[in-house]
Amino acid sequence: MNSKSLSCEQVRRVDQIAIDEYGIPGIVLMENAGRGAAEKIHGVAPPGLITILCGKGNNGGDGYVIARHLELLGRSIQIVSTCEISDLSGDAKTNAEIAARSDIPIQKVDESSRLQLILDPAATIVDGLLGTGSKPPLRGMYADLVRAANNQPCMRIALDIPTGMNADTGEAIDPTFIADHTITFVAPKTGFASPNASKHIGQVHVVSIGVPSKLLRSIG
Ligand SMILES: NC(=O)C1=CN([C@@H]2O[C@H](COP(=O)(O)OP(=O)(O)OC[C@H]3O[C@@H](n4cnc5c(N)ncnc54)[C@H](OP(=O)(O)O)[C@@H]3O)[C@@H](O)[C@H]2O)[C@@H](O)CC1
Ligand SMILES: [K+]
Repeated sequence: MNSKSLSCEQVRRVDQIAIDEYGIPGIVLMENAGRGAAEKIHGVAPPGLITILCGKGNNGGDGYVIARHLELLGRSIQIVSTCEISDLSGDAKTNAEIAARSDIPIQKVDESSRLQLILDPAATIVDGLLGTGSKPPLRGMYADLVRAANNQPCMRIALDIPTGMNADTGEAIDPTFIADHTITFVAPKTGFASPNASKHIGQVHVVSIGVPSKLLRSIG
């Protein structure tokens, strides 16, 4: 586990070296991230429906893994996705297909969806929209979903970074997901220490994705 802050680029390098040089398959890293996050979410989320917002990258992929593990922990789950499974790729697509075959409810939303109505039953909203691949400000459905999520009177949990935030600086252009908890992978991101970030990150939990300490020591 690493408590030293890293930039998004450094964490992305950790992931890539773990895959390319240590031979850890990306899907194993995603499983570790998702399972660790699911356990944290189970520990803090109130009883009731957990709605997981999934984007089209690997942050969304984590969301599909989390759904599977939370269901095993006895929680009610709904996934709200910005795209069809056929628009996903790689490990995110694999995990979305597993979730679909497991009869986990997945609702695709677009500009015509009544987002407030769809999010209304949630006791907890998990933000798996964008992670370290995000380039703020948010576009299209991502901005709409974050606004709708921020309007709900429920617990909000961000995966890796609150969607909309520049995690290197802590800058949070409106709209940025307002989290009660941020479950971040590998290490806290450098921007989390900035006063700009405090309103959006809530309590930060660091989850290991199983990358060896030798690799973590070599970064930064
Ligand atoms: N193997 C690994 O590496 C592991 C990674 N892990 C997880 O993956 C996360 C990183 O995943 P990622 O690289 O796929 O990027 P992610 O942030 O999900 O999305 C990129 C997509 O977002 C889009 N987009 C960008 N900006 C946007 C905007 N402003 N508004 C709207 N859309 C925007 C962009 O679209 P484009 O700009 O290309 O059109 C692209 O399609 C990381 O945070 C962690 O959670 C863990 O599972 C551990 C193993
Ligand atoms: K996120």
